Amino acid sequence: MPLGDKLGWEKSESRYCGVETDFSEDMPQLLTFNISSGGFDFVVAPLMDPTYRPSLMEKDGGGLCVLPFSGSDLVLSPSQWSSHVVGKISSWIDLDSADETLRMDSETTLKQEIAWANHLSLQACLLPCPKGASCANYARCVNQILQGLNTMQLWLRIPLMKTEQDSMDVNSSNLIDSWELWNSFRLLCEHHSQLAIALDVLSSLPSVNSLIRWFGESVRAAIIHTDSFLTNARGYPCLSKRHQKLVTMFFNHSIQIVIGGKSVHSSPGASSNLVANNFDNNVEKSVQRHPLRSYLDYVGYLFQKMDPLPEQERFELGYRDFLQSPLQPLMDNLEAQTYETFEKDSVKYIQYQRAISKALLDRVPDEASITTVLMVVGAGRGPLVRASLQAAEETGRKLKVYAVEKNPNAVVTLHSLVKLEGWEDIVTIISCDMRYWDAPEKADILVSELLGSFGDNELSPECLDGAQRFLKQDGISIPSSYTSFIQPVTASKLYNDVKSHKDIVHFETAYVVKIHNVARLAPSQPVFTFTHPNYTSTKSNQRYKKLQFEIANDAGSAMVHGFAGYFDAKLYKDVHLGIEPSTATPNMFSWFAIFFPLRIPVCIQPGSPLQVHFWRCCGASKVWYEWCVTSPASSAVQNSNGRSYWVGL
Ligand SMILES: C[S@@+](CC[C@H](N)C(=O)[O-])C[C@H]1O[C@@H](n2cnc3c(N)ncnc32)[C@H](O)[C@@H]1O
Repeated sequence: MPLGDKLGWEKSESRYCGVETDFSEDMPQLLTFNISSGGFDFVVAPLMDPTYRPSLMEKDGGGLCVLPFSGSDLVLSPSQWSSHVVGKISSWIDLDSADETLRMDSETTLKQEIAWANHLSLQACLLPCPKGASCANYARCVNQILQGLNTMQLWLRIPLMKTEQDSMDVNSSNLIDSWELWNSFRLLCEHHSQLAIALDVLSSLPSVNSLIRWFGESVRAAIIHTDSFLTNARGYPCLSKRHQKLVTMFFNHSIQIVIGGKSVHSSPGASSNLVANNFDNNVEKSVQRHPLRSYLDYVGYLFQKMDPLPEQERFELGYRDFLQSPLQPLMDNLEAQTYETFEKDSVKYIQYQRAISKALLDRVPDEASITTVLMVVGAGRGPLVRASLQAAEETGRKLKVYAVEKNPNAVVTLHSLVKLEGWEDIVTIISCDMRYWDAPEKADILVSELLGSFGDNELSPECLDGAQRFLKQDGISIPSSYTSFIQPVTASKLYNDVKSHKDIVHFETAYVVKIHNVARLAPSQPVFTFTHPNYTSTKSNQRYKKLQFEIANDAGSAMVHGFAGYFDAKLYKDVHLGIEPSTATPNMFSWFAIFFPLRIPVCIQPGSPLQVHFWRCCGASKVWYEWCVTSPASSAVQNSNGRSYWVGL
């Protein structure tokens, strides 16, 4: 029974809540008790008797006897196994124990249990937390298992714990950060995409900066122990404000909640296991109330308390963390569908209209009867032409418009728009590449929107350099400048998706992506700025920038899988638009972020800056970016000579 119906959450995994159970020989009864009657959606249940030790089994002829599995696979239907059971691997296993018998027993048991879970087509198994800081043998065995696994995931149990260094304790070796344990395990397993995390949420939580790291990692479940709940005035379990916020973040990142432990609240519902219930014909029957029901109800209450997803976010759900190749509007011709999506973004055109209005007011005094020549370069199907004419009407200024567009298909639509709107006397359509157009007169205002997610990545600088020839010496370019930004991110999902192609080309490509399950590790910093018009003598669109990022002192170490990129454009004076998170234009959806992956993820620590280099390189027929890291260690320079990813001129 999912936690509730909520607009936009129909497909989210976080609607489901599980319960951690003890071993039961009677699986069907376990499911009835916890799911049909208890209200949970799935159980995290041991698959094998916890007393089982391979070394204690009698051998028959050198082989092992029949294993003490919980009945046969036939006790549940295949769909019950796969939708309602997460296998809990025996928690006694210790593959790095100094005791050889225990170590060997552990390895055998781990392999047997996972083979059984695989046979049952379970979606996931919960692996016990490594017993000590050294987990090489455990990771080696898990890595071996991962090589032959079908689609099942392995959730490594990790306590959500990071002790803070206080002024009294300068001995840093006493500090514990469970992220380090996870990091060492996943590095040993080569960042395998089926290795995920189940976080054990404890009663005290580490700093916010250290918590956010987990949202870029592959966390699939959060196990909240009953001990972590507080008691409200009526005796029911509840969570601290910080825990509530964290649970909401889990919901937002499709992380499923699992309740673990015994009931420690003697609230009215939880204390009496038998609750009278009225059934048909008023026959009173007693049914057993699940002892953890009040915890489930509380999680359901937190889920219900969240706001429904706004329409725009619901629309963008399918794009979350989905890598797309950036558009090449100069080299390719955009399709009608793409224009259609642009044109729906009214916020973008409102900003342009505001900028054009301000420019018209500055350029033409109230009393003057001057006709301003405005050129929309890259007019597409005409929305900026419309915004310009509306700005003229709003400000009472006279306008003559040229709409320049190189896509012949968009020009067809432009012609019909002009006819339909009766703009023939004001608007002239030019079917031409702006870089080569021989304009009959010069423009007062040049309006363009040739911006990519990284600002200059759709070659706005090169196009506007070409168009500048027909802008008056004192003419205005809208936008007047734009700047790209980057920030280091943990993004294991994006990294794994790039890695799945098993080639270098995909690691040397930038992707447009609605980033969601990422941890932004430091504030973004500006990379390249372009200003228009550009009358400098050394006109070059090549750029190089070295940047240094520091992560917060209390964050702990973190993994950088790559860089999220954004832009901000100054349209005119104080009118801007952009997607840089701290200044992003609200409710604008034309641009997602861009992602530059790192071939080899880099682990960074507080106090030791991450040094990054970005180049914008220009050739005769293409423009491309190269990027690398030089601290804490040097990476290869990615995309050398634009061998994998470039934008055609
Ligand atoms: C991002 S779209 C914007 C279209 C339109 N202004 C809008 O807001 O919907 C960029 C447009 O510029 C056009 N374009 C790109 N480079 C151009 C060039 N060098 N000359 C003329 N048009 C160009 C593309 O074909 C495309 O229609």
